[in-house]
Amino acid sequence: MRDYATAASEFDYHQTVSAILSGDLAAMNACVECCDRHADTDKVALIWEGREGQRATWTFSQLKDAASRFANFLDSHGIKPGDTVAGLLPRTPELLITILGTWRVGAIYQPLFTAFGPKAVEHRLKESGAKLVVTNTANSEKLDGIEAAPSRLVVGNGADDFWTHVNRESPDFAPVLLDGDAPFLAMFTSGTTGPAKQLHVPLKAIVAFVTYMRDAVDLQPEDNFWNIADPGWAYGLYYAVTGPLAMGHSTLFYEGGFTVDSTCRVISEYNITNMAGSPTAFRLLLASRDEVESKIKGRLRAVSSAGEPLTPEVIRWFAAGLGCKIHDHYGQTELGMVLCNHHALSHAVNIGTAGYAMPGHRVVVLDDQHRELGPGEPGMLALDRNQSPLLWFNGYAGTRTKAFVSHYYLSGDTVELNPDGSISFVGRSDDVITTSGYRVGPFDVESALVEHPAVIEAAVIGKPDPERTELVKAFVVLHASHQGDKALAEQLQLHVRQRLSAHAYPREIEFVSELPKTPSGKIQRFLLRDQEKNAKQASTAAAS
Ligand SMILES: CC(C)(COP(=O)(O)OP(=O)(O)OC[C@H]1O[C@@H](n2cnc3c(N)ncnc32)[C@H](O)[C@@H]1OP(=O)(O)O)[C@@H](O)C(=O)NCCC(=O)NCCSC(=O)CC(=O)O
Repeated sequence: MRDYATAASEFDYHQTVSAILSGDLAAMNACVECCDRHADTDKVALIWEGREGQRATWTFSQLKDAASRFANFLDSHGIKPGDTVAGLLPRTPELLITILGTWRVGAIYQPLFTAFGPKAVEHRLKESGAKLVVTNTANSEKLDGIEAAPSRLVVGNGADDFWTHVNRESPDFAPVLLDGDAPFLAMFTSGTTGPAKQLHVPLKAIVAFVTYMRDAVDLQPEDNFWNIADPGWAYGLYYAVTGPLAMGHSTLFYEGGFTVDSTCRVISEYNITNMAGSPTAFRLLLASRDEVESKIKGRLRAVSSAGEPLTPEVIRWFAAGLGCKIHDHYGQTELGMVLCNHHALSHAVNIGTAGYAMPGHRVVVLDDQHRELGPGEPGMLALDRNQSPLLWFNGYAGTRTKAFVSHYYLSGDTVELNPDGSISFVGRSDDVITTSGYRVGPFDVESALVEHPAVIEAAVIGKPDPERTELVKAFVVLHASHQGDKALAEQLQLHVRQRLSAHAYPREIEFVSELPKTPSGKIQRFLLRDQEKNAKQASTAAAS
């Protein structure tokens, strides 16, 4: 095992790699990194299990062939380097071929989560200016009402199917080489005062993704790896697709939804030894501990967790009940992972913390005046841009949202440095909600609610929850003509699920006569959060 202190001090090495990838010397293509480099043998790249139990494996070489055909399709339809192609697809081989083929022509891939409704899809497509969306028959109608929608290619669309078009094309397409600062992913992340914001990920970020897979996930050639996160988001796209494939390792797409039973079955049937996912999933496994222990004890070697803080109870159960280490990691769409309890670097693991700065990054804690804080004082997690050669984030596209102050990137997360150098997560310093590992913007949910004819206005907060970290809770003011009852609450939930997204709907709705506001009319969400905390404390006190 490599020594953490040595790895973390390799500043010159990381700087050199980063400089080479950004300079004139660079000639990168993400499809080459994630496919061509590993295509000279029969190595498996993708193991797929479909929603109906269908199974298939794809080698790197087969993927290269299909991605090249798709690249020719894109080229013949006028997609040029720097254009954006979106994927609104579940975890299927067609999704991976879309991603790789888009990269091959030097274009930018934009993920669209399949739980999104038309509102979330429309906003993201307008912002990105995507020229083409690849989707399937189940999701295609989400594009129907979009004004000036991009053209679409649909999987399962009879004579006009994805494969009909792709199979017609030649399997030869020379990858377009770009420098390391050229974007290859268009990501969106939720904000607090406005709709989701776009950011571009440059090709050189692949180096940081691979460093994470090697040092923190400890992905070994003999591992069978499964990251359960959906590639519609950063965790899945960076670390279930790009990271493992760039290492020449296979990845597993399990298309079905999450259940304890299916998770145990997949781990057993595919001999999974190295796994990744969000704490909510691991807490759901813990809730069925007897069943899970009887099915998978001793099978896993290393497990990584990110998206929300991992509770110590889960860490202890993994060690005692499953005979396996689970380590907490912290990242953002803007950063990738930057704090890790590394599986492959030797340092003491401080249980309950997000871990130590990933090599190539200098992570600091800042006070309100942007001065660096020492241990024991909560402040804002920030990245020192001058001393983080693997940091690739360069700001949001097309918004005036400020991410940088001086040479720091400000994360919006409140953390605390511990005396041993590890960092503990304390909470968000804004109104962004963390639920089931997803970052949900209150503004997006509020905007969807007020589109319902019964609603005058709404305020949305995260309510602390032992299983999902926070639940999305909405406080809703109704027009006088409507009655705030259970039936209307269910109607509003359905409305948000269908318009915005199935994962971001308010699981709790409270009807109120007014919302707390500043004199200038801004909703004071923190007062609603305090109210929820006080109510919880009062009920705990009454119960004891
Ligand atoms: C922990 C879970 C397995 C729990 O799954 P559950 O299905 O119980 O609950 P959920 O809240 O996710 O789902 C709510 C509803 O959305 C539906 N749903 C979920 N995923 C879906 C998908 N891919 N396509 C279509 N529908 C989907 C579910 O069926 C459910 O519907 P119904 O209610 O009908 O059952 C999952 O939430 C999960 O994988 N979370 C991890 C998220 C993650 O990867 N985070 C890191 C990246 S976030 C990130 O990178 C963003 C950022 O930081 O900016």
